[in-house]
Amino acid sequence: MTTTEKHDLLIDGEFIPATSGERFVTLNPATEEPITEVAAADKEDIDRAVESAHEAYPKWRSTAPEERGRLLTALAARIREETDYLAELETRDNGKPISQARSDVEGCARYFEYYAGIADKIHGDSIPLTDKYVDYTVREPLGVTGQIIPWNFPVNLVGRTIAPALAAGNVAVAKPAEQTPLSALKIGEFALEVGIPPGVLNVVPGFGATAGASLAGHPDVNAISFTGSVVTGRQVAKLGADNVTPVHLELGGKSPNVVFPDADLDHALDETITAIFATNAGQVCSAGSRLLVHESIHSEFVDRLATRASELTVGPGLEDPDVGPLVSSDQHRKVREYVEIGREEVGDPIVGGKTPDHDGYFVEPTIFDDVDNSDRIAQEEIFGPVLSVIEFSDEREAFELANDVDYGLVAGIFTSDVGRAHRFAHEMEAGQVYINEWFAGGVETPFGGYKQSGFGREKGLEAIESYTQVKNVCARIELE
Ligand SMILES: NC(=O)C1=CN([C@@H]2O[C@H](COP(=O)(O)OP(=O)(O)OC[C@H]3O[C@@H](n4cnc5c(N)ncnc54)[C@H](O)[C@@H]3O)[C@@H](O)[C@H]2O)C=CC1
Ligand code: BAL
Repeated sequence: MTTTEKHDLLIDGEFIPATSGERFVTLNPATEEPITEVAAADKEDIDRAVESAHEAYPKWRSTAPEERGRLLTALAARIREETDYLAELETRDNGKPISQARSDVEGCARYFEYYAGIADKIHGDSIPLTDKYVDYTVREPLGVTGQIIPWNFPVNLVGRTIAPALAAGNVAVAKPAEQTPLSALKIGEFALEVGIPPGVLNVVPGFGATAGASLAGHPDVNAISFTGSVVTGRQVAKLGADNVTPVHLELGGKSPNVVFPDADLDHALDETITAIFATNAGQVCSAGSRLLVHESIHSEFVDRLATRASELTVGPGLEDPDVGPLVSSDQHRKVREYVEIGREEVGDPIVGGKTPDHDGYFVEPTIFDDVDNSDRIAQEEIFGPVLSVIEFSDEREAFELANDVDYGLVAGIFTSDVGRAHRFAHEMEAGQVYINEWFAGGVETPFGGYKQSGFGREKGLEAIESYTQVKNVCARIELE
C-alpha cells in the first residue's frame, strides 16, 4: 500500500490543502510509525466546505430520489470492490484486526445500499380533517448536515451517518477523527468517481477544537451528528444550541452483560469475549464492559472466562489477532490509568493488566473480579479491553445493578427464561437490549442512547427521521 494517496481536504469536488497549510501526522498504532501527513482543516476551511455544500444543496435536493438511490448504490458497489484496500487502510490507521476492518467496510457498503433503497420511499401522510380540508405532510431534507466522526469505527460510521443524510436529499460535511482520517477521504474520492456531484459530500479532517467546533457552531449547518465522548458531546450540543441546530448525540456506554445460570453458558462465554475483548479491543461504545454474573455460577464462569481471555492473541492488526493495539497513545495512557485505578479499588486483575514490552499501543485483555458497582471501573467508560465483574444473587438485584449507571446505551442478558428476558427488556433504561447475543442487530435496527448515552437515533428508518423535517400542508377546499 502506498502513502501517496490524496490526503488533502475534499471540498467542492477537489482535494485541496488547508488554507493555513497545516498538516498533521497519522500513525500506525501497531508500530507507532507515521503513515502519512494529512491536511488539517481550520475554521476557514470549514466555512469553504459548508459554502460548497450549500451551493450543491438545491440541485441534490431536487435530484429525483431514485437517481440519488442509484448513485448511492454505485458508491456501495465501489466500496465493495475496494474492500481489501479499504480494510488494510483502516487497519493501518486504526489498528484493528484486519478481519474486523473488512467487516466494517462491508457494513459501510451495506449502509449505502440500505439507504439507497429508501431514497424513493420517503413520504408524508394525509390527515383526515373535515371534508372542508385537504391536509397532508411532506418529509423534507434539512439542508447542510455535519458529521463529526470518532476513531473507533471510522469507515463504518461514514456509512452510518452519511448514507441516510444523502439519501434524504441533504448534503454533508464530514469531519473524521484526527487519529483516523484516511478511510473517510477515500470514500469521498469514490463518491466523486461514481458521479455524486461536487459539494454533496465534503470531507474535512482536522482537530476537534478547531475543525470540529467550527462545524458544530456553523450558522449555516442545519443538523449535526456527533459520535464520541460525553464531554465533547455536551460541547457540541451547546454549539448547536447557539444556532438552534438539531444535534444527534451518540455517546458512550458502560453496558451491563447479565448472565443467569439458566443460560447456555458456553454461548454466553463466547459472546462475553466478543462483547469486551475481541471487538476493536473493547473500544466500542456498546461494549459489554460490566459483567453481572449470578452467584451460583460466578466462580466457574469467571474461571473459564479468565482462561479464554488469557488465550486471546494480541498483536498487529494486519496479522489478524483477536485483539489489536489501541488507537493512540492517549487512549493507551487512559486505559492503563484505569487498570491502575482498578488495582487500587479491587486489587490485581485475575488476568491481564500488563502492557507488552514493545512498540505499539497494546493492552492485554484484563479482568477485575469482585468489583463493586459503585467503583470507578464499574461506572466510567474505559474504552479498552478491561472487564469489571460484579456478582448478583437474584433477578431484582441484577436488574437494579444493570440500570445503576449514568449511561444507557445497551443492556444484554443471557438466559433461557423467555419471561425473564422480556422483563429485562421492559425494565432496562437503554436504547438497545440484546437477548442471548451481544452486538445483535444490523443496519436496519435503530441505535442510540438513553440517559448520558445521548439522544436521537441512527440506523434503520429512524435515521431518516433524524435527517428530515416534517411540513404540514392544510388546504381549505370548501368555502362556506
Ligand atoms: N461513543 C463512541 O463511539 C466513542 C466514545 N469515545 C469516548 O471518548 C473518549 C475520548 O476519546 P476522544 O477521541 O477524545 O473523543 P472526542 O469525543 O473528543 O472525539 C470524537 C470526535 O469529536 C471531535 N471533537 C473533539 N472535540 C471537539 C469539539 N470541541 N467540537 C467538535 N468536535 C470535537 C474529534 O475531533 C473527533 O472527531 C474515549 O476514551 C471514549 O471513552 C471516543 C470515541 C468514540
Ligand atoms: N492513526 C492512529 C494513531 C494516531 O495517529 O494518533
